[in-house]
Amino acid sequence: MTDPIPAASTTAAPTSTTAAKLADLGDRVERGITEPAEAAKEKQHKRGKMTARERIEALLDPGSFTELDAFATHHSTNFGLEKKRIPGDGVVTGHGTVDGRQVCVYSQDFTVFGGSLGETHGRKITKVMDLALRIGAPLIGISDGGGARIQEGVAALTQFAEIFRRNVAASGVIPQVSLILGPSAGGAVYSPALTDFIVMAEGTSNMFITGPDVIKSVTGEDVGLEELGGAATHNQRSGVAHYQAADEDDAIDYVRALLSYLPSNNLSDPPTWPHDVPLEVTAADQELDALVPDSDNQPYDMRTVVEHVVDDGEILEVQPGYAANIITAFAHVEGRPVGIIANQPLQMAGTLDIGASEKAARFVRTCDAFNVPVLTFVDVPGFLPGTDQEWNGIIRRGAKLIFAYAEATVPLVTVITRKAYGGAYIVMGSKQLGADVNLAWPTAQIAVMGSSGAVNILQRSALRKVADEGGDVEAERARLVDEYEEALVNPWDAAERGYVDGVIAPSDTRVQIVKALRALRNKRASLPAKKHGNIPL
Ligand SMILES: CCCC(=O)SCCNC(=O)CCNC(=O)[C@H](O)C(C)(C)COP(=O)(O)OP(=O)(O)OC[C@H]1O[C@@H](n2cnc3c(N)ncnc32)[C@H](O)[C@@H]1OP(=O)(O)O
Repeated sequence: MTDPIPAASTTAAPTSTTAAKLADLGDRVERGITEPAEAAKEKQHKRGKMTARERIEALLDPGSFTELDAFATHHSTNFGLEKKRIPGDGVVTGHGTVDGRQVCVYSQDFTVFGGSLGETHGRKITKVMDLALRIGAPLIGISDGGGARIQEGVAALTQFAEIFRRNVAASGVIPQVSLILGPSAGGAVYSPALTDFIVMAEGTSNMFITGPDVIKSVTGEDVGLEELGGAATHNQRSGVAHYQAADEDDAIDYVRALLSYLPSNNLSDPPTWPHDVPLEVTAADQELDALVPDSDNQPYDMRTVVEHVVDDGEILEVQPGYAANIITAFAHVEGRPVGIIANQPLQMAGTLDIGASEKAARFVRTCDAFNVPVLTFVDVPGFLPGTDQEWNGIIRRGAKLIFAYAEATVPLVTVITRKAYGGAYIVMGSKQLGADVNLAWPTAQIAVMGSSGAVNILQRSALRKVADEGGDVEAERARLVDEYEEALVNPWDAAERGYVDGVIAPSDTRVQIVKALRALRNKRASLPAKKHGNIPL
């Protein structure tokens, strides 16, 4: 642990001359910025963890960090704390830049009281949060601590409430990113949970409300820390986190990449890069014409479609390890950030389930809050059937995706590549939910349901009659399927009624999306005045 401040040196100035005061300042600055003691630092490194300051250095542009409150210490006298007053009180806070853009940051120091949060530690965090909100800069919080500082009791707890309240006030105003690079225990987890993105590193981060020991004593379950709340658990199972980094460097790189797609605040636009794109169909575009298999039941990789449409085929996936039946990602089109929502036929045939609905709904909300247009790619056979889904609330939780699309005011462009059946068609960015430009490939199947299901319901008695008369039921079923497909399982009925704006060759998709986004660049839309909607939480 860093050396404590001798009690006397924190109060009276030691001398009255200017030179001595300057020397005293130098001394205090050195104490304020002192790295943890070598042993504590080594302990962090041995665990695969950087120190609080090393993380800030890795995150921010070199030399851009300005520290705040380096001299702040706690004022508690409980349990001998008065003998342990460490400059900074276990959290480094301040501002700097990422890719030249202003951000605010705090980074908990596990080597000081286990990074636990007392009154002063909490006040430092809320102060930098207030600054971020005032100047409209993203806030990056780096967690590595044991939660509320036990010795400080209610004074510590109240600081969490102050932080949560600010997380909520800042939500949708400035991007908030949480880097969990150590423990995040107890109610403390709710600060990251209230932010836009949570990034965790394998093997070193964990998040849990109650730890393994409490769980064992209350429920009798035996569970290790990693299984309970490690990076894999929250990225693949719970959906709490948005990226599972291999290590801290990877986690920090991801955060820098994320910020490059986001504006500094809700009143500004995301950063753009000069990027010329051809406005005629290229050889690469033509590859899409052969992507969709002839058989309906054969999957293809929707990522291929997305990569053919966006600049340099580059995407930054959000929650790639969770609900893989839907892809959520950032990318650029013509150098401008877009958010991608895409059903993935390779996973569960691209059906919508609870996980996919909530993942996509959250992402649409994030894009809409931060002025990022949404591109939706649809190949969805419907909602996943089953009691598990019904009893766990697919009705309420699927409704979140409808709510998110219907409330979004950013440009919305939707491309239907193949199946768009039933309620799932409506949910996935349909025109009547508010999308601006809706396109379909000739392979699109926009219908209430697929042909075999429809024939089974509509023609049940006709098929029974054929069977009763000793006819060829399967031949008749095939004929009825063809008839249904010809009439209703295609994009043409929707195109004739204007429910899609155009039917295009797959190879024309990129060019059409570029043109649509250009046309929508100055879109202005607003919602009726209200206190707030009531999204089905
Ligand atoms: C609304 C918010 C409400 C809450 O935050 S309730 C949650 C309260 N916190 C907790 O239950 C977590 C308590 N801590 C732990 O479980 C573990 O210390 C933790 C975080 C998993 C880390 O374990 P280890 O890596 O083994 O490290 P360790 O236990 O040796 O701790 C290192 C030093 O940090 C100290 N520490 C950890 N959590 C603390 C806390 N909450 N308050 C005050 N001090 C705390 C711990 O005493 C130890 O100090 P020292 O190095 O022995 O002097």
